[in-house]
Amino acid sequence: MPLSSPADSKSTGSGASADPVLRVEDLSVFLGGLPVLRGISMSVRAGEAVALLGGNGSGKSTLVRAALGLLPVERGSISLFGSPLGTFRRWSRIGYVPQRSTAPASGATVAEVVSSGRLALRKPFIPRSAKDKRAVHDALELVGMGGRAKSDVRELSGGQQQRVLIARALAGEPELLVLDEPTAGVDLEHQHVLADVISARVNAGLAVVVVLHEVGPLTPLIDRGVLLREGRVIAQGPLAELQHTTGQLLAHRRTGHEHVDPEPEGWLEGTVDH
Ligand SMILES: Nc1ncnc2c1ncn2[C@@H]1O[C@H](COP(=O)(O)OP(=O)(O)OP(=O)(O)O)[C@@H](O)[C@H]1O
Repeated sequence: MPLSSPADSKSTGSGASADPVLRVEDLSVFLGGLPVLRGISMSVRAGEAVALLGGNGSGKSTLVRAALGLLPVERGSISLFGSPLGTFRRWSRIGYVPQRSTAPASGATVAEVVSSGRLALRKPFIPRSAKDKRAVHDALELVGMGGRAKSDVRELSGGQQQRVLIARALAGEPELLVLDEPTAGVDLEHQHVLADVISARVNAGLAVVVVLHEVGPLTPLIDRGVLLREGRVIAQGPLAELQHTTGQLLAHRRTGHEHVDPEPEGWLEGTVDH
């Protein structure tokens, strides 16, 4: 199947376009010999933001890592921009912010870290262009880190480091942005800033897949949630509908009509009015 051009996949301003930027079908992944994902199907289109929701260990991070070719797949298919994962090469179209674990070991400056997000766009042996510099500057301003370009990343708080990593992904001008728990450690004010920044890009055609424990300030950004439990999709749809489904599941559990494992209370915290 041919690659879709950026123009094909851009939103026309009337919502998400028809062709999926990422399509996952019947995906199963085993880790350590155990099934972690079991028959997952989901997709995201240009101009659409999809949240992967669910409790600890439900498979959210495994799903994004498998979708980006970072984990072996047992069964199923994945396509990016219309190309099967195995033949997809234009990785500069994708920005990925993995789950933040520990403080970075290197003593790079903030500007250097964000500049690395432009590497895939640069031509070999050509120094940083004015456009590269402007993209780095703009990305740092967007996430509220404009004044810290020369700081050593090790001097930053966890939330500030997270914002730098998001700036790095934005600086690469991706068409698909994959974020794993991007608000972890980020203060509430800057969670709202990130929601605004990413919303503006989604309105311009960016596709977003975001792993979240709690939706919180990112609620206005999210078009659709995909709720995972034990490696399966148990519901997907607009957040308000998911909340309804989850409420029903919890009600069934309380009345004993259906066996439901503990969780998923909590994942919709701070979202829709109760
Ligand atoms: N390398 C691995 N080997 C074996 N099992 C793994 C490996 N990585 C993850 N798992 C298991 O796979 C399951 C899903 O993990 P995953 O990190 O995808 O969940 P998650 O929904 O992202 O959870 P969290 O919100 O806690 O990050 C968990 O039970 C985890 O212990």
